[in-house]
Amino acid sequence: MAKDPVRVLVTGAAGQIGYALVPMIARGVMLGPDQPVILHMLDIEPAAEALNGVKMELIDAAFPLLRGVVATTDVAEACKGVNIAVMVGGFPRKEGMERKDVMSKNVSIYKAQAAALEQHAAPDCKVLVVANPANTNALILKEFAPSIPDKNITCLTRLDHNRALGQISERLNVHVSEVKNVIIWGNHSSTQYPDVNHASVITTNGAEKSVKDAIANDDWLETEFITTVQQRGAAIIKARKLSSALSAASAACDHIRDWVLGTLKGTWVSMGVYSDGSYGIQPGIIYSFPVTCEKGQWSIVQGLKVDEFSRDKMDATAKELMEEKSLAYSCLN
Ligand SMILES: NC(=O)C1=CN([C@@H]2O[C@H](COP(=O)(O)OP(=O)(O)OC[C@H]3O[C@@H](n4cnc5c(N)ncnc54)[C@H](O)[C@@H]3O)[C@@H](O)[C@H]2O)C=CC1
Ligand SMILES: O=C([O-])CC(=O)C(=O)O
Repeated sequence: MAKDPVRVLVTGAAGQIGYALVPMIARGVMLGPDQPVILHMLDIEPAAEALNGVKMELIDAAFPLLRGVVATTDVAEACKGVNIAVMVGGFPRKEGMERKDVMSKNVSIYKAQAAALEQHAAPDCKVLVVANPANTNALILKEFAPSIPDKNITCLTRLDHNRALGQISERLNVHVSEVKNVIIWGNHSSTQYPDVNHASVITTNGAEKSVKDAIANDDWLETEFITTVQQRGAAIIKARKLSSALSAASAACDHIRDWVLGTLKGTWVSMGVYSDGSYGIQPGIIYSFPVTCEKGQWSIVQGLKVDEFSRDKMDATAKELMEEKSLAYSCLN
């Protein structure tokens, strides 16, 4: 029997990531090749014409899984009945703006959109925040959408996770699918901690090895590898003069697909989720942890050994998130 369509909201849909993301969703990359979708696309008034252009292209692409398109600048209409919300829209930092000014704009956007989701989305709606500052935008959304379960509000660190897999695969000259179980801890910012202490790789002779042993260069792993992953977004912006839209869109699909359909056995992924105190990370922030997913629920991987080097880095990125949280709250007053 054909499945009922799932309603997927993409905010900021006329932007760079939105333009890469909506065709992926309509092709089944996010929810599977047998799952029909209805796309809800939201953007702001100045982008209304461009948004309509994206709608025209979606119609012209004649996607078999696409059962409807709502393109609107009305947040209530956009949120009506959505089962999945991918929040890409936000206010970018502009020349001469202070951190606090950018935070203040995004806090008010996420407060308003939280209220609209709370009122109009499906009660079990799963939310993924992509727009920066992603972890803190997600926290504000959680605060102002109290009837959406905490576990349904997440932010994107899968792009950083995939970047870490990519760097290891390039270094070892193996296919990226042979590398697994890297971890991104913390904030989607330059304080994030890409950790390979528990990662493994299938080497060219078919044997599974720890990434640390296969690389055999702790100095590289503790310096260049970490900074390359932390700075990759900035490097892409420098090269393209635009953000990493293709890889961010692909990572957003990976995040939702694994959350809804489950992670592969023996494999974990990184997701920004509301901290429950695991690994000594204080509750009250959205922090990236290693998670496995089953039946539409994520759980934090427990019991991984944390050495002193990792502890310092995990705490530093948590501290930054606490500071972002206070800044965000000060913008609410
Ligand atoms: N978490 C992650 O891994 C990544 C996050 N990002 C972030 O994703 C966001 C989007 O990036 P791009 O698509 O490149 O930016 P963009 O500027 O091309 O698109 C953003 C879109 O959001 C719209 N928008 C602004 N305010 C809105 C509102 N209140 N409601 C709905 N739409 C609104 C804009 O009109 C624009 O169309 C940025 O915040 C960027 O920093 C980018 C790459 C990776
Ligand atoms: O700062 C940005 O917009 C880009 C970004 O988050 C990333 O590529 O990781």
